[in-house]
Amino acid sequence: MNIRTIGFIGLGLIGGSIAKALRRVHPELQMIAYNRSRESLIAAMEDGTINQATDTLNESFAACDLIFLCAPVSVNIRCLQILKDIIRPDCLLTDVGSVKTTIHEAVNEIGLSRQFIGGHPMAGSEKFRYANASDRLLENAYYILTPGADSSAEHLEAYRNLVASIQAIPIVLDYREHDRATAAISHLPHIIAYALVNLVRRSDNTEGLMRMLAAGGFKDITRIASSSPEMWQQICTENQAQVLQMLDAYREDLALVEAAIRKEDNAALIKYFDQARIYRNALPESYRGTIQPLPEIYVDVPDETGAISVVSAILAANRLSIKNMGIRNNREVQAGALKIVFENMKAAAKAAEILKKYNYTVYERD
Ligand SMILES: NC(=O)C1=CN([C@@H]2O[C@H](COP(=O)(O)OP(=O)(O)OC[C@H]3O[C@@H](n4cnc5c(N)ncnc54)[C@H](O)[C@@H]3O)[C@@H](O)[C@H]2O)C=CC1
Ligand SMILES: O=C(O)C(=O)Cc1ccc(O)cc1
Repeated sequence: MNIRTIGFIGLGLIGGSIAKALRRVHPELQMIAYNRSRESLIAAMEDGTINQATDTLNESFAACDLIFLCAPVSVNIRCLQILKDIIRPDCLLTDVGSVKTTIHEAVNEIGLSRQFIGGHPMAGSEKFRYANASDRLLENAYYILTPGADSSAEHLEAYRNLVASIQAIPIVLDYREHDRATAAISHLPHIIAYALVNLVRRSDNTEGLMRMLAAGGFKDITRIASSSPEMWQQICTENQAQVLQMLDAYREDLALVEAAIRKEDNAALIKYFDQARIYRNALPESYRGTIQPLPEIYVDVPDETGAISVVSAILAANRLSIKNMGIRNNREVQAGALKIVFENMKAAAKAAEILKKYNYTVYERD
């Protein structure tokens, strides 16, 4: 299969990141995009990512060898019916949606199953829209492919090669298995994050004490509550059965914890927390999973003018470039006041070593 022209339906964080990566690796590709808002299309034309933009889903997509559906999941499904009458019979159709069963059912019903292979890059972030897209977002991330019973081996091979060419890691999964796994590791965690933030929002006093104190642990577990509400409403609705099952199972776990606390069953609590801790510590570090934070260190700095400049001057003198830096007003266990973010682990470790030599107290993430 020869892929020369690629179409994008939806050009936000994920569509934009795939298009940008493809533009970098395959500059000869023709790329066309349709998006609801013109803003992304204008930006992508201006930065040279796409060659053609359209704000209606029209005949321009007849030229495509491959089309990525990159809008929210229910929108992708709605677009299939229109695309059916536009695309060529040899065009490979795929999506990047977080839910796979409903789109596979829809392509079967519409008669597009021969041309469709589901896709789901397991990389992303709570930041959405084209403005946050990056040509490196998918690098080293698993990219799940879900062929259907009618998908062709030629299409699968071509898709696999394209994914590998942008340095993502293709893996093939059954679409139902995909939806059960993502309900547990992605969809339920997003619901829990939204719920936790709403609980604190409702429980806070009028002075906003909780909001002021909200620290590391709360922020770590709720980062994803900043994700797109429109996207997550559609994911919950499309993966309804699996999400409800995981919510039930989660409620059972909460009930176990509740009972142990009520009975003051300390042994049960320790066992429960320990099982989770061991499993959590054994999660693989090597792949980027969803988004992996850049390595950071914390440094205790005196509360005086110029203290931060001294730290950055030491790092600059040692040719260590800083990705980000910020004061943390909240000193929890282990966290110093100045957070410094680096490009990679090696730079973070070197910075820690140098600052320790200058007698700074440095905390590194384990
Ligand atoms: N955000 C993430 O981290 C990840 C998201 N996904 C999936 O990728 C897809 C896109 O998500 P993101 O890029 O994050 O969201 P996004 O909000 O950045 O992009 C979605 C794009 O679709 C456009 N859009 C929305 N409704 C539309 C409509 N009715 N017609 C035409 N265009 C429309 C929006 O204008 C936007 O540009 C979703 O299906 C999501 O499940 C997959 C992996 C990771
Ligand atoms: O921000 C994060 O950590 C995410 O989990 C992003 C994400 C959102 C949806 C997906 O289907 C995959 C990844």
